Amino acid sequence: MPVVPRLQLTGITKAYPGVIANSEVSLTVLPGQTHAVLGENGAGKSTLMKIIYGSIKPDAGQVLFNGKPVNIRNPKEARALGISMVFQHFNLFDTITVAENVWLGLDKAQSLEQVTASITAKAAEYGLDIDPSRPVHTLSVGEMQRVEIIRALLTNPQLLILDEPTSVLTPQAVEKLFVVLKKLASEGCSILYISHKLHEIRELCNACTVLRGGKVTGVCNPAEESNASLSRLMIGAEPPQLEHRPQQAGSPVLTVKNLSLAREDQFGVDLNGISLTVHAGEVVGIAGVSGNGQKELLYALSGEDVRAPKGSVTMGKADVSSLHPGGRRKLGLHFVPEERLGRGAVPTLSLAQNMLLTRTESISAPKFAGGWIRVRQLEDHAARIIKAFNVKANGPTAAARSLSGGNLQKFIVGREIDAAPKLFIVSQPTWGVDVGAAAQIRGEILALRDAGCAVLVVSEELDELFEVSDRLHVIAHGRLSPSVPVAEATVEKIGEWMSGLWEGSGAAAAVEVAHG
Ligand SMILES: Nc1ncnc2c1ncn2[C@@H]1O[C@H](COP(=O)(O)OP(=O)(O)OP(=O)(O)O)[C@@H](O)[C@H]1O
Repeated sequence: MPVVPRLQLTGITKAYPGVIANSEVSLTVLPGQTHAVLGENGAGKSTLMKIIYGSIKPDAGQVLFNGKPVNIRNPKEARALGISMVFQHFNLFDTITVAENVWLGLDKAQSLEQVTASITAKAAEYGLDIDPSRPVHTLSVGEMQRVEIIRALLTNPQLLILDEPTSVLTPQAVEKLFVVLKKLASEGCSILYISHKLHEIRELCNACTVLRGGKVTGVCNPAEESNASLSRLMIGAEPPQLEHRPQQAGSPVLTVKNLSLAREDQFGVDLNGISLTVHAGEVVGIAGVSGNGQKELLYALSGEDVRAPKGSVTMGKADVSSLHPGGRRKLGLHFVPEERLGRGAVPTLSLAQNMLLTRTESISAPKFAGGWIRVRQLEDHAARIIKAFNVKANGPTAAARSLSGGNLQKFIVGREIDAAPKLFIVSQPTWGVDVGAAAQIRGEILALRDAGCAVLVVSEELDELFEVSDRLHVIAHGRLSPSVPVAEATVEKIGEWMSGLWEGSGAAAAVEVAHG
């Protein structure tokens, strides 16, 4: 007897103004299959997953679940059928415990004690180490994701959807996640897995549907493909190789001297004696697991936090320690924050209006014309960035929130690079962007450096840092390691430093004492 597919989509179509996000999409997922959905930014992956999970209604098409036609009107109905989804951004309340968070999402017929017991049982069954009584703010991102996964598993899903689950995880946490997913699949649960990381897809998935421009362009078994062939299926080409030419660094552009800052946010990290220099024409990378002081350091460097003591942050010869972001921008600093929506862009405003957050060329000089915005010029400027950075958007008047995650990232990075900064500081430059766009952004970072810009890149992706940086630091527990030239750095050494263990670090001393 032929196997009844767990999920079968036929002719799924969803249009937004100016774009068909899904066009006649068909997709079949078998029981126990781990099925990747692959596609460049804006290909329609998230839209399709949200349709399956009932949070978006398709314009046309049919969904069969275990062979029966279903009309999933909302996530509650999806969960009742046995479909669960773990989103890229966690939906947890910081101030309450793990168990209380899970309890909130459940039917209140169960007591908190019963929920706690089921969390402990599920955690033990899948080797997911978690203490239900811990407040969520004390957890690392990897642990928070475990909570989301346990929450999904408690609904006993037959189909689990994961949207870019590894973008915030350390390599060790990714390995742990894969063990759990492989066990789930071996028990018959089907998994839909979205990721831009091709090696993960090849390791984990035994089927793959490729989307391009909202249409299915291929179905394959990723285990039988190479990174290059998957890349060709997805973007029609292989990402270009980067050329990292040796270059003599110039004079210091950013100098941070012994910067210590107490945390402002009770869940934040204290910065402790941070010193670093970025010269003209060099890329300095900062590696580290998020939550180790990156956020606090970037606030102090961008000017969003102006508490830095006098003389601790300088740009060229100017002491900028207490200068606000606008003042630092005038000196040539351009900054791309990690949070795209909210800090990098205002979701409800158009892309053209979002230019004004950091680019003021289209505002007429107040003394001549009262500071009016030249709308046409602003839109033309946004349109140039859209074109230069291959941003998929319905023109400069499209709202920022209508863009797919990766495309908004390309726009924001493009807006800042286009300013030809003297100092460029970027956090997670290729977060959520596809392989082609990631190569493009890294190429632009190197081109900036070759043009004499001083670049500071903060990233959790070691591969990326090794590709673009000239020198590397590691941040751990609010302290910064010494820098090493990339040519002398190894993944093992940097990995070790990521737990705070470098020569001369307080943590190393503490470990030595502990080992007696
Ligand atoms: N609410 C919306 N309004 C208008 N257009 C939208 C909306 N949501 C998505 N789109 C458009 O639909 C297309 C598909 O977007 P989707 O988020 O599904 O892509 P994706 O493949 O998940 O991309 P990424 O890898 O960047 O996350 C994009 O062109 C996007 O701009």
